[in-house]
Amino acid sequence: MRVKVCGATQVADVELLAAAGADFVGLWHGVPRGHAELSGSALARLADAARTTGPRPILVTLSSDLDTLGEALARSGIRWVQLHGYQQPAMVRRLKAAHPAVTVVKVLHMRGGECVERALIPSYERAGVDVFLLDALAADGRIGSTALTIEPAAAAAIADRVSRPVMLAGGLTADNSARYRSLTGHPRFYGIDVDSGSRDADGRIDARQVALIRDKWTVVEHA
Ligand SMILES: O=C(O)c1ccccc1N[C@@H]1O[C@H](COP(=O)(O)O)[C@@H](O)[C@H]1O
Repeated sequence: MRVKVCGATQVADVELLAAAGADFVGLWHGVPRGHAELSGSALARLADAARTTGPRPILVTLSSDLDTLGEALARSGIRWVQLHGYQQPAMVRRLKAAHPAVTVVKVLHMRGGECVERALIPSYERAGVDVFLLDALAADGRIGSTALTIEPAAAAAIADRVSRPVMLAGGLTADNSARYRSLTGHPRFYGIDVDSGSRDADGRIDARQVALIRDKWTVVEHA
């Protein structure tokens, strides 16, 4: 079970995540108007802090632009990219061709128990996606931090269908781990991705919440 916490904006967030036992830290670049969007220099600084303290940095982006991503990867030294949004399989293929050492996490959006990109899954796999991440899509099409959760059976159906490891996102907290007991036991289940649920009332990443999430989800995985 891996725990990724998304949206760090300061070196102190990264240090806190390292101490709380997070495996990955999501760093936003190419998320226009995003609450955790980082400039190229901030991205490089936080990626450096992550490498020094422990959690693996993941570049989280809505972008499909290979020049933007290539520059960010070169400057930050990041080796994992989370394509959050509607990047096409052809874009994944070009990204992998240009950066073969990069691990590509492709988000699949779930709405009403269905995966919006279901028909594209084989093409994504052929294009070189390494890990799929399931996230909830709002009825009005909003993506990311929608406060919605994914139906466990729907997530398990996608895990059955793909041949890559699967991560779960979408409104995850320390309190809803038990709901996903069947999914966490799935052979392709890889870990969770949390943003809102890791924050305090002021919207800051909170060490206590992260440690609680880590403990609760690890327990449920082994139940
Ligand atoms: O939150 C956003 O607005 C967002 C925008 C663009 C890409 C990703 C975004 N959020 C990500 O959504 C998942 C789930 O978050 P939550 O735990 O449901 O709040 C996570 O990766 C966020 O960073």
